[in-house]
Amino acid sequence: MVRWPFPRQPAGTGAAVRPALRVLRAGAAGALDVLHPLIVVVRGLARLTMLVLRWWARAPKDRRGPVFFLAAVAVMVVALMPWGPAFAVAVVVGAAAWQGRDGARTVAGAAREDAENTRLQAVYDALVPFFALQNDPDPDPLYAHDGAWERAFEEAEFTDEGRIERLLVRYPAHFPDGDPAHRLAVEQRLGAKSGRDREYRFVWDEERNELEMTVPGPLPQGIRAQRFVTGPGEIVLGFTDADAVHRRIPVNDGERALDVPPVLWRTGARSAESHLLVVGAPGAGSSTLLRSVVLQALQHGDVLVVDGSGSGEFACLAGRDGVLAVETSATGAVASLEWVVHETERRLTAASRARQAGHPVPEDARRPLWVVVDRPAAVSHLARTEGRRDPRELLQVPLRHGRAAQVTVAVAEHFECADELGRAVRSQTRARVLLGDASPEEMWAVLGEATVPPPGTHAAPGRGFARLGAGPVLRLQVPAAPDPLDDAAGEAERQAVLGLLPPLTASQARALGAQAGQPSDASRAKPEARAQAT
Ligand SMILES: Nc1ncnc2c1ncn2[C@@H]1O[C@H](COP(=O)(O)OP(=O)(O)OP(=O)(O)O)[C@@H](O)[C@H]1O
Repeated sequence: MVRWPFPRQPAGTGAAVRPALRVLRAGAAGALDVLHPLIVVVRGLARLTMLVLRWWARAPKDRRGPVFFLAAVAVMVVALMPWGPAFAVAVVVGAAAWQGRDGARTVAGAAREDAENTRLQAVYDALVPFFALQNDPDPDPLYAHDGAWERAFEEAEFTDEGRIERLLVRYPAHFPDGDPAHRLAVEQRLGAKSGRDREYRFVWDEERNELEMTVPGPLPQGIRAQRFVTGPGEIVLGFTDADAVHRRIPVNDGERALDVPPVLWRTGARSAESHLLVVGAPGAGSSTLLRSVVLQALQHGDVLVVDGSGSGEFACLAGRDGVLAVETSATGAVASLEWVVHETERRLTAASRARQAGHPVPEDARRPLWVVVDRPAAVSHLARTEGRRDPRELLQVPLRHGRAAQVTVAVAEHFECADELGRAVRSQTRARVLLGDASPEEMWAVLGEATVPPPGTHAAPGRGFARLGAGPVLRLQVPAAPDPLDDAAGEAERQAVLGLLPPLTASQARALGAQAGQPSDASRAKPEARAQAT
């Protein structure tokens, strides 16, 4: 280091001042030595107070009350003990001395705390453009460019790795929290600032001007198609977050029995969401969801399947008891849907006549009928090119009047063809499912609400969102119900689906037996069907 020569002091003045300075320095050093324990304790008390205040600021509200109560009880108990107050003072002084010692803060997570504060400040700064008002008349606004996060964030929780796990944000009253576009913009910014590789859930409390962001845990995964414990007309679309629904159903995930929160779709005459629309990215699992719905529907009703893609993904259902047809051609689809139109009208007439006569509705007008259409846009296109009636037009009758006739329609389509679904499908399907990666616009179009989608790389097949009517948007994991003829699917999952298939009809069993050059395989058919065949 370069040292510049100091100007020499006149000998007279220096000689007089030096001893006095030495005495002063020695006195100050002595006083510091004597007061050092006091300084340590005061510093420790200040640090303890800061810790308590910070905990209070970040702790969830429901935890503050009980902790405050316990602290008050402890203070009372200590105050009533014979040596309690003295003991308490000794403990506080000891804790303050420990906290106030040199280097205590640096060792005990000060760096972590600073990092957390920096993160919170970064999130706050990112929210300022959304929540700050230009020319705000408030002299001390909640959000300002030189503001601090402490007033705006009510509670914050971090993971062990120091990432934000939960944040309760206060926002100003002027923010248009009823506008989905504004909400989505804030959610996207919060999600981006908290890490794009995770999924977030946002809950807007418009009454309190509060937004809660949490990182939800993984949804129940690896659950295969099985006989779910549900009531008549209830269909398990998949599984969701435990705090999103009250109900639990027992399932077996292959290794153990679990109670999981289901997304239940109630169908039938009393349901407000009597028809289903599934929209997904290619390969996201919409055919698998329809297959799972069919397997459940076959327990109580008859099913007609139109496989618009013609890929044979529903071939396993052909010839099964309760399966009226599995159509893969435009001709077959149009003929079957024309029959559905007549059948819906017949049921309505039969029910109306029975009610007029004061009789119960006949059984053949009450048995649930399911019309399951995978990729209607493809089959519509084929029908148009062949000069036939458009299947979408034929779907109008069961969609509009099916509810009273116990006819339920479930349709699945890809995002890119969703525009071609037709008005009846879009307006009458109030149970909605969206699968796979989707843009906010696509989410909005399907669910009527947009949220921050899960990160693409983490979205497993069958992962998406469900919304029943005007209910909340629920995260969804569809059970695995692969095509049992698909060699690429897992053996256990395929066997699970095969185990749920109804028996072959007698005629189908005979045809298969004849094909194989063997005696009729009627033993696999249902007893009534076998009786009919003989
Ligand atoms: N819930 C699920 N659990 C496990 N695997 C699934 C699930 N859903 C789909 N899969 C698997 O993902 C693949 C694609 O599924 P599926 O054929 O149902 O998708 P899709 O959306 O109908 O595709 P596309 O319409 O393009 O044929 C299949 O191998 C299927 O077994």
